[in-house]
Amino acid sequence: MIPLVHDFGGETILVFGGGPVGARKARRFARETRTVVVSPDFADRDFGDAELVRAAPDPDDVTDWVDRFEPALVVAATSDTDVNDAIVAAARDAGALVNRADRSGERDAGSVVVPATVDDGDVSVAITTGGASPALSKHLRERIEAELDGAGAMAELTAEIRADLKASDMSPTERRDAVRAVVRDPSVWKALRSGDANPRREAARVIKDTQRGEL
Ligand SMILES: C[C@@]1(CC(=O)O)C2=NC(=C\c3[nH]c(c(CCC(=O)O)c3CC(=O)O)Cc3[nH]c(c(CC(=O)O)c3CCC(=O)O)/C=C3\N/C(=C\2)[C@@H](CCC(=O)O)[C@]3(C)CC(=O)O)/[C@H]1CCC(=O)O
Ligand SMILES: NC(=O)c1ccc[n+]([C@@H]2O[C@H](COP(=O)([O-])OP(=O)(O)OC[C@H]3O[C@@H](n4cnc5c(N)ncnc54)[C@H](O)[C@@H]3O)[C@@H](O)[C@H]2O)c1
Repeated sequence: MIPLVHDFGGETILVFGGGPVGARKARRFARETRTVVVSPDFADRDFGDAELVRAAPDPDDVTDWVDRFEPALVVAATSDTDVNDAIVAAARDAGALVNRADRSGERDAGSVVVPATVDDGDVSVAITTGGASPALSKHLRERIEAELDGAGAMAELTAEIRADLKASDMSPTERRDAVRAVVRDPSVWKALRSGDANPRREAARVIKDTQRGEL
């Protein structure tokens, strides 16, 4: 399995199954793109901004639903194995990616796993066990969550710094050293996390130190 980051902006994701698993995936996906959930029931769960369509397609009907929404990704999260089988076949025929929630192995090309993710701004960490132990993915995600606090702000700050330094007469080697020093500096992290100090000023101090050869 090769982890890749996929931009689904402007695409449709079609989820079959309105149980806790379909709801969890729909909530996550609907934050970024149009997400449609097809299920005979939705209980009282939170589906975020997903569109809910009440229906219980038979295996033979699944292709029509896939053709109707032309999704880039189809999620098979129903409690019916035959329906999930048909969803995988229909997604493959339509050239869409497919995520099967009721299987850990037996994957073909085009079949994707949904990892546990932690997001902080533009920074994401995704954890997969290759399907072996979803509970372990969840546990590791919970441990990493605190670690990522401030990472989104650090990415934003260092993106600005990189752009400024690129426009200056600094050499690429000096620039690399300067940006590396900023992302490693505890006082910059502290300023970003606590708001007590100005992170940009802390970063400028760190960069000056690298230029004096102090790091
Ligand atoms: C990470 C996460 C993302 C998400 O779904 O959002 C996710 N499962 C999560 C939780 C979780 N899932 C299960 C438990 C109960 C404990 C346990 O069994 O471990 C818990 C933990 C809990 O609920 O506490 C049961 C389970 N899961 C799968 C099966 C089928 C099977 O194994 O055959 C069964 C058995 C069903 C049964 O027995 O009937 C299958 C898959 N689940 C995956 C992802 C993919 C592999 C990810 C990887 O590579 O690690 C894969 C292959 C397919 C897919 O869905 O993409 C999310 C954590 C989100 C978070 O909190 O961060
Ligand atoms: N990936 C994971 O993390 C994970 C975790 C637990 C369970 N599972 C597996 O994923 C599947 C879904 O889990 P769950 O806990 O949400 O199950 P669930 O039984 O609570 O929900 C299944 C949903 O599918 C709907 N459904 C049934 N037939 C349908 C059809 N023809 N078309 C559309 N929807 C239909 C049901 O009405 C229900 O809303 C199960 O098969 C389970 O084995 C996966």
